[in-house]
Amino acid sequence: MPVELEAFNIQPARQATPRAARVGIGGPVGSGKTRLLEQLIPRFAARGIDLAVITNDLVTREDAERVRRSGLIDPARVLAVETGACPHTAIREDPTLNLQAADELDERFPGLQLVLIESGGDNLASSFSLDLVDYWIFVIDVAAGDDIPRKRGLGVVSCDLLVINKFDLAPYVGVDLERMTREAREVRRQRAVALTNCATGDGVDVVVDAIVENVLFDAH
Ligand SMILES: Nc1nc2c(ncn2[C@@H]2O[C@H](COP(=O)(O)OP(=O)(O)OP(=O)(O)O)[C@@H](O)[C@H]2O)c(=O)[nH]1
Repeated sequence: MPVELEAFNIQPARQATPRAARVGIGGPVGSGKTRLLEQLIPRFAARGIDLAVITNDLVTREDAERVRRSGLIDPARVLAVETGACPHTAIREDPTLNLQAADELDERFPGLQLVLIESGGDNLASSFSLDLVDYWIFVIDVAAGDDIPRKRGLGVVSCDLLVINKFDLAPYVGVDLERMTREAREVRRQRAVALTNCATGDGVDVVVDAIVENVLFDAH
């Protein structure tokens, strides 16, 4: 310890652990959040981005187990948060558990660049606290109805990127995709909207590009 500090018994400031970018993925139950995660993980790996994942479930660790078993990522890089009855509380009102999990990943994996945080399935009004994430995505399901954008839920309107997933199902459920996309852009005042088929991966590169451009500036 330098003499001047020793004389006053002052400890040198501890170097803060550098923090990875944190990206939230929210949306209603079954809209395809975990499937999107499973499509994103190999794409970030292919770009050499050092990645970890946090999943939120009501009372189980099912999503975390699914991602761990997928073979797509080192299971140690997947942490589970059990949210109890109210998934949005853990990502908005009191994100302490998710913050602790993200900090733990930063400490465990020096050089970590990105943490993807999947919310538990919730309703259209769920949103992420900006104390927790730098950027967040809301995933909706074409088969759940083309009127979802018109309902102007907080998630749809205020996320950084709206993902309209399961576009492959549009012909089977009588959804006019063009109109649904146009209405989504209107209620979002022309902010980003992406169309995906997370079953095959179609459209997922656009989501990767959006994350890279918005939170991983120099990882092109
Ligand atoms: N046809 C089709 N099926 C999809 C697509 N994306 C997801 N699925 C299927 O939809 C179902 C729900 O997907 P999940 O990824 O588990 O949804 P989730 O939002 O994580 O669900 P919760 O964690 O329960 O909220 C699964 O059977 C997926 O295989 C898609 O783009 N097209």
